[in-house]
Amino acid sequence: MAFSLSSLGFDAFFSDSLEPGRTAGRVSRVDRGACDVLTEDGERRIPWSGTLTRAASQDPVALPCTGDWVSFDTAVRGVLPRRTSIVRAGVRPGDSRGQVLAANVDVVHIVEPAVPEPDLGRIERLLALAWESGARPVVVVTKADLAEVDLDRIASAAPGAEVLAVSSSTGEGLDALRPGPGETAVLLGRSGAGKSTLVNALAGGELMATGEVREADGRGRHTTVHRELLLLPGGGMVIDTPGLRGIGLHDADEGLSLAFSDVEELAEGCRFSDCVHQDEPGCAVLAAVAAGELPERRLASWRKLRREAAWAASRTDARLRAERNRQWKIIHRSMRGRNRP
Ligand SMILES: Nc1nc2c(ncn2[C@@H]2O[C@H](COP(=O)(O)OP(=O)(O)OP(=O)(O)O)[C@@H](O)[C@H]2O)c(=O)[nH]1
Ligand SMILES: [Zn+2]
Repeated sequence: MAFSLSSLGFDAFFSDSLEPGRTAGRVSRVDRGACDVLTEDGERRIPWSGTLTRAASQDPVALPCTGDWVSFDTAVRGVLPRRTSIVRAGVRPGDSRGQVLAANVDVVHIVEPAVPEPDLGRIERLLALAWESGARPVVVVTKADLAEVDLDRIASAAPGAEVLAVSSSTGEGLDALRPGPGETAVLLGRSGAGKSTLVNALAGGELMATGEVREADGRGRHTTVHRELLLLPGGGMVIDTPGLRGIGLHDADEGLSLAFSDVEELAEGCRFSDCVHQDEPGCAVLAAVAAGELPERRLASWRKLRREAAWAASRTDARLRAERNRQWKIIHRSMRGRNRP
């Protein structure tokens, strides 16, 4: 099956950075050393070029990820600049670099089940990640057939984001989260939140799993849909991700400001511009907590996520410093060499 690139979301933003003579395609799935790419000639498995592999060993963010637009010929040559990207903190211990979960998504669905009671802290963390990505966040409370959903409680933890209750069992609310033609949504949420069931419900039994195309090359149908870009009837696309445990924040300053815009707004009334709302006199945020206008829980959550983001940033800086030192040593060494008689 061939794809028109524009129906997959390709536009001038991407084509402007495509080198002459190269072809563009959209990554539907990534494996070690190769990706499945949706192209005008159908879905193809294309290996990474050596240059790309080397660049990625320096910085994993340079690796192609699901949703990326890549340029290729016989190999994937490069990743076109991302319009949006969801970046979590590195997963390996001691790794201060980020890991891209999905790229070029328009909407981030933060999936949280109605049962047990939605975890506001987890929603806030994922909202920071989503806002930081540049895409539009929507909080999707699944399994609404199992319990009454208190939308106001959730909305209080999600200023500026839409909050929807849905049920994959009854179909309630599903139409509101269907991505439009050429649009891409990604689902983020813990294991068991109901993401895969939601994807199947949106597909309505017509799921165009990229694996179906693969039957043509005799490798059989792939049932793993995790972190795969899927085409939905109606022309939208959705990226499912595996249940994420303990997702860490990477670069999340902007994302946190947006996720906690209510706190930031209150903070403008603090006496000190660098107030951390701990015990400072004239703190407008603490006053709002005392007056019952801002939940204490939310301030604690803001503090915790800010600390985490600051820690991640300091580690990134340390890495950049180390890298700069290394560069200097190389320069000095080569200068010494040149001065030798
Ligand atoms: N009653 C009810 N159950 C649901 C609904 N959606 C999902 N479930 C159930 O919740 C369980 C988990 O759903 P999954 O779709 O596998 O969850 P997931 O988020 O994809 O989980 P991972 O793949 O581990 O990340 C399954 O037993 C589903 O049948 C719903 O709308 N209503
Ligand atoms: Zn303050």
